[in-house]
Amino acid sequence: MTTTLDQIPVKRALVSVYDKTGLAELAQGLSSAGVEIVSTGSTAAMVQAAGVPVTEVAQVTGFPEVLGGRVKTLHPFIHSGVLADKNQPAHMDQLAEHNIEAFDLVVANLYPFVETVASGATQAEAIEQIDIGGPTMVRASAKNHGSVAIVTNPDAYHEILTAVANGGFSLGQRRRLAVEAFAHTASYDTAVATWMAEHFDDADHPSYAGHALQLQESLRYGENPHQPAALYTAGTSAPGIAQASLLHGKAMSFNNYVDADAAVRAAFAFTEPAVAVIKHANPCGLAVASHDADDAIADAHRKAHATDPVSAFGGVIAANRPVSAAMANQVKDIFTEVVVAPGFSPEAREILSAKKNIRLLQLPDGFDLDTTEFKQISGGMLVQETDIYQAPGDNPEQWELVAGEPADPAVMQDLVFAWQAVRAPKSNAILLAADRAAVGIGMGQVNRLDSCRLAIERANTLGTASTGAQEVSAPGGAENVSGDDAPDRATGSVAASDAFFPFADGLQILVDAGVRAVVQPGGSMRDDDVIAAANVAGITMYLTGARHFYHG
Ligand SMILES: NC(=O)c1ncn([C@@H]2O[C@H](COP(=O)(O)O)[C@@H](O)[C@H]2O)c1NC=O
Repeated sequence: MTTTLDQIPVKRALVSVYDKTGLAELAQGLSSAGVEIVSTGSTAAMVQAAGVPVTEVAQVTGFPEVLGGRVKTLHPFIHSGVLADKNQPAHMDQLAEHNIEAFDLVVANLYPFVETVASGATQAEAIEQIDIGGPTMVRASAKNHGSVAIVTNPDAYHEILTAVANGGFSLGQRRRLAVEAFAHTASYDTAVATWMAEHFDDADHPSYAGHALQLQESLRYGENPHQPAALYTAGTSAPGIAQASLLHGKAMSFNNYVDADAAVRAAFAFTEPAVAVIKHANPCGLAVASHDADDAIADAHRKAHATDPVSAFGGVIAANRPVSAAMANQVKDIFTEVVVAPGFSPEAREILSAKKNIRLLQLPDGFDLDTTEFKQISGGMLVQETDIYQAPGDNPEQWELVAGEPADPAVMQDLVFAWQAVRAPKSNAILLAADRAAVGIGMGQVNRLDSCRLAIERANTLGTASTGAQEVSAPGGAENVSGDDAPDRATGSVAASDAFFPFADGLQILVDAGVRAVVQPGGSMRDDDVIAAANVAGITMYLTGARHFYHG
């Protein structure tokens, strides 16, 4: 029976790395500990340049690197030394018979395939960056972790030198490194397979779409306290919320991540300075800054907060511009779970960091919304292009005026805002807007009639026209204003509907509440009824021809 050695002293190392960060220091450390280093072409050259003795792979194999580097370490003299089980006398006898020496350590990292593709390289260049010998070494040594330690991450070089100084890697360390190594090659192959399927498959959709999930952090719990949960990063098209830095506050929770994601989805749909306030993945505040605002992001936040100040309590706020001191001063007295933004001015950070319970999340450099969305269903995964980019019906110049007078520029701006904003709430969604801010949102209803009612109710019973942050610093701090004192924000507002009105009844609710203009996709069997109702009411109605359902 094979037993496993616990600690294996490191006497001989195979080092073949594309990323040469920390290589010279590693080589010096290994060499001073008496470890023989065997390396491929430019790795060996760099080790030598650092004044460290090195044996070239070609000296071991007696065969030069050929085919422009496609064959370097792919040789039995190398791979027998990597794969020999030191607990099996037969293996060691065979090495001796063929005059092959075993390795105790392999240090390898791979050609930058993902980075090459991302740089816009040609297919031929990308293919040349598919590492073959590297993954073979990594997989072989990870399989043979009973006898060999495999290190793929330059950040772990200090761990190598510590282990070498302490008599070698323990079995526990070698097992952990083997998991990392197979994860490294698995995500590498996933990237290659996904890229090849995208480029070589003839079908409408690639036959394979891989996701390599890497544990980022364990979360306290999931959506509810009895649900264990963790955050994994995935190889998505751009860095996102999962890569954001927590500048202040307690660890992000599962629901914080979900809401922060919905918040940036809503705020970053706009090119102008915009702020979204999210509760339970739905917006309760959404606005872009006024054109003449002194502090654009503070203005956008003031307007977004005014959408529904009661619901903003305990919300997640996303800004698509760095948070200014003025915005921070508005936010500081509102109980807020998370503020997520591309940055915080030093003053804004100081103001908000004085609040113990707020989390400040800074988006990573290069942040962008993903271009592809995955939605898990039982037994499978739905994949679609994300609904963030301009769809044909998003261009107002192509909208069809089907009722009333053409909108004047101010009303048209509100319609354009409302049409962009209505994709943030879950469908069925009706969004009322004024001055490029949402003033009433009906979302997530199972019929459009109720969404219309909800949007009107929110516009006319919640919040006030002017909402200083102090008014809403605690539950009950903002009142549900109704009756004679109720604001009438529906009158004169515009409405967007994320999908067509199946009947005229929903539209009639908006008309009766004083909505002056509506934008909607059209396409209902009863469009004529809906358009007739708009004409009777004398309101403006545009059809976009495009729908923006969002099921979340
Ligand atoms: N073909 C081979 O035999 C082979 N052996 C090692 N490599 C890779 O060559 C790189 C190191 O090469 P160099 O030391 O010449 O920079 C490493 O990323 C390693 O993964 C190889 N290259 C690619 O397939």
